[in-house]
Amino acid sequence: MTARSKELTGAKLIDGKAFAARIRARVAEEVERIRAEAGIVPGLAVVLVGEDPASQIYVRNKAKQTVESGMHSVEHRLDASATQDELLGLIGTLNADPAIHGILVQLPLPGHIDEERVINAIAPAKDVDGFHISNVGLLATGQKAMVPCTPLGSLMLLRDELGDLSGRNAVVIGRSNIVGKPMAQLLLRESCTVTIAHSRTKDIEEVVSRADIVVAAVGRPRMVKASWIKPGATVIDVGINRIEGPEGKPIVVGDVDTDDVAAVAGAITPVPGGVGPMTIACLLANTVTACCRAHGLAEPRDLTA
Ligand SMILES: Nc1nc2c(c(=O)[nH]1)N[C@@H](CN(C=O)c1ccc(C(=O)N[C@@H](CCC(=O)O)C(=O)O)cc1)CN2
Repeated sequence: MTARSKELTGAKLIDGKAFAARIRARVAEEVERIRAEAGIVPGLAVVLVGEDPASQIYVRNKAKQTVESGMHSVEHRLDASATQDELLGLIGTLNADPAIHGILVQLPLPGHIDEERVINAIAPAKDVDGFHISNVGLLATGQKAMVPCTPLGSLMLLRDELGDLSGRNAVVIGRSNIVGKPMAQLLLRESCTVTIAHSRTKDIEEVVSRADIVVAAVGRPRMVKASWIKPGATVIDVGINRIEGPEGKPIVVGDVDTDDVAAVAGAITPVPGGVGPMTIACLLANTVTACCRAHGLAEPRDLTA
């Protein structure tokens, strides 16, 4: 699979939307292979608690794309006032359901629910988000894990753009459990020299300016500027920030000041249309992987890390 890249004032614009569409097509092929070989249909259950507008859109898109790829899709929507025990009870039911190979609880959860407790209640083999402590440990020790979707999608884009990543200097900006830390683990596994920069990093601009690969995952709109970037570097923007646009309308921007950075970088992912679509495509890929592992079937190597 090759990402088609467009020019943007010097830098190549990495087309994550097109790349994600090709991953979904590969997922659909694998779903058909599994059905033909084993008579099994991979199944994904997505759980949403509450009415967060962005989460509702993501969950709807996940269900739609699951069905489009030929998989079995189940959606559970719980009221914002649902108790932790109700949610844990539902996860228990899904863990025991043989038609379900992947379970995802949409984050963030309402404040009264213990996120860590919920994530760790998901059977590790069905944890297609890769957030369960067992999968975190497996990834950190270089073993076969379920890999979190956003870092997996970012890695696929980087490999496609750069080929072998070994020996490259990579800086991950942000240390979240969902993106920053697993991203750093994946880059380490690719034999990059990895630095994690964060809010307490001294002279962050200088640290980032040494990187051949920059992954920005901080949640601060347009924080990364051209002066931070080594000429020719590849920049992966994981941020999804909603801000007020020029006409007072809300717009989505990343953590990177794309127009500014594009003058210096070699290649850059846009927001929207970069890493975001890869997140859902990789969720589908992880569900196929989970199904193959559950039934002892051959795993599609090109759909995982
Ligand atoms: N359980 C999880 N919860 C959340 C995850 C996750 O991986 N697992 N990630 C995010 C939300 N997310 C998927 O759930 C997600 C975010 C963004 C996109 C996307 O395609 N974004 C578009 C822009 C969309 C917009 O305008 O809002 C893009 O970048 O082109 C997909 C999925 C937090 N929760």
